Amino acid sequence: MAVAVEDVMDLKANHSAPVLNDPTPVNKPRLGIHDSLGPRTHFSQTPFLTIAWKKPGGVLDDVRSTNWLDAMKSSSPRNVTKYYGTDFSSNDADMAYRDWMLKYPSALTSFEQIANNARGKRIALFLDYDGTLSPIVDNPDHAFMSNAMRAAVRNIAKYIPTAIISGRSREKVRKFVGLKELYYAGSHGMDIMGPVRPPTDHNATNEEVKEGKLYQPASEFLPMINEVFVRLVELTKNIQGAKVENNKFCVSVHYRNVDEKSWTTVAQYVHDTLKQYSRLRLTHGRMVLEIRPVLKWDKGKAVEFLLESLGLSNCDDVVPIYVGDDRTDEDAFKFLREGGRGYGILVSPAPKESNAYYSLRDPSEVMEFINSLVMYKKSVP
Ligand SMILES: O=P(O)(O)OC[C@H]1O[C@H](O[C@H]2O[C@H](CO)[C@@H](O)[C@H](O)[C@H]2O)[C@H](O)[C@@H](O)[C@@H]1O
Repeated sequence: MAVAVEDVMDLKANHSAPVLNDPTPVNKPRLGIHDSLGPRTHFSQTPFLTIAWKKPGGVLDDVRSTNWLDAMKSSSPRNVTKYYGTDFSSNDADMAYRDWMLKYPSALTSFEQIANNARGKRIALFLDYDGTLSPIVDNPDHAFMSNAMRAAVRNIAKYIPTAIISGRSREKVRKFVGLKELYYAGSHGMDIMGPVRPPTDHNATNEEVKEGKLYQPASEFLPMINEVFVRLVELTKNIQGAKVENNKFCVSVHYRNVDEKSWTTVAQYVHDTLKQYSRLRLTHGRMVLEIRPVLKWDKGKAVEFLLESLGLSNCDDVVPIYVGDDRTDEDAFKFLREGGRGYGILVSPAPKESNAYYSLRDPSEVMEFINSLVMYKKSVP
């Protein structure tokens, strides 16, 4: 039986020669989230099958001579046998997942451990949107989160600072989530609305007191991104199923609904466009090619910025938790892992290399985790 698996980026190991990939080494812990307290203490004797994030090649003249197409093909397979091989059964997949969970335990079964490590400390929660709060769907405009999920997020935000960090434009993700009480970072962290400033702060503008402080490190790229958006809409208009999304400081070119035979054409258009803009670069998401500024700014930096704005950085009594499913979330996981700052939780139904500490299978488990946090916060003074 075929097993549905979303967002498997690239199979580093194959069935006959599985490898165990250990991500970035852990630096000296800073906030008492010592590795020995974390989940990565026991490893299986059996190496599990894991998946590496594919690194696309440099910009060459033709997409066929890069590994763009490989990355595109493996960015969101729907069928595990297609990637592991036809002799790979759902039982094998279950075993591989269970084995993988020894390294990335479920944040639900490890909840007590997380809560114990957070006891007496302040928690800050960072949530990705697509694939984390909302299920992945074919039409990006229909990626709605459930009312139950919204209620869970609303509840937790009553107790702890909660931020949404998304690849979408800030306005769009805020509309999807529909909760005023959260902090929002759009465009993979390049568009942040931080906390409101107190009216007593004489340096704050009226807007900062009412709406919050805006931080847009890529603002100079706005005209360029708009130009690229218009160009790509025009180029792809005859490719059935292609969709170009303007995410303000980045452009997403979706190929989820494009016939695989036309993927080369989509990739070639993006590739040719990028060649005209040396200050823009490509990243791969789930069945999406994303164009963004060449800027040292990512979701990890956004978390750092928000912690700082909230007065929660460099505090030994703060435990940031970041929940995300995509490759762009790895920057945030890495930031938290470095120096033992906090916990990354990867949402994935399949084994994947990650800088996260824990895992959750899908958005329904994310909701369960958030609700557990609410219960925990209600139970502690
Ligand atoms: O950082 P995120 O909040 O996870 O946003 C990443 C991208 O998510 C959206 O695309 C993905 O989800 C769509 C809806 O489920 C799906 O159709 C698409 O294939 C996925 O790539 C969003 O549309 C992108 O703009 C975001 O960058």
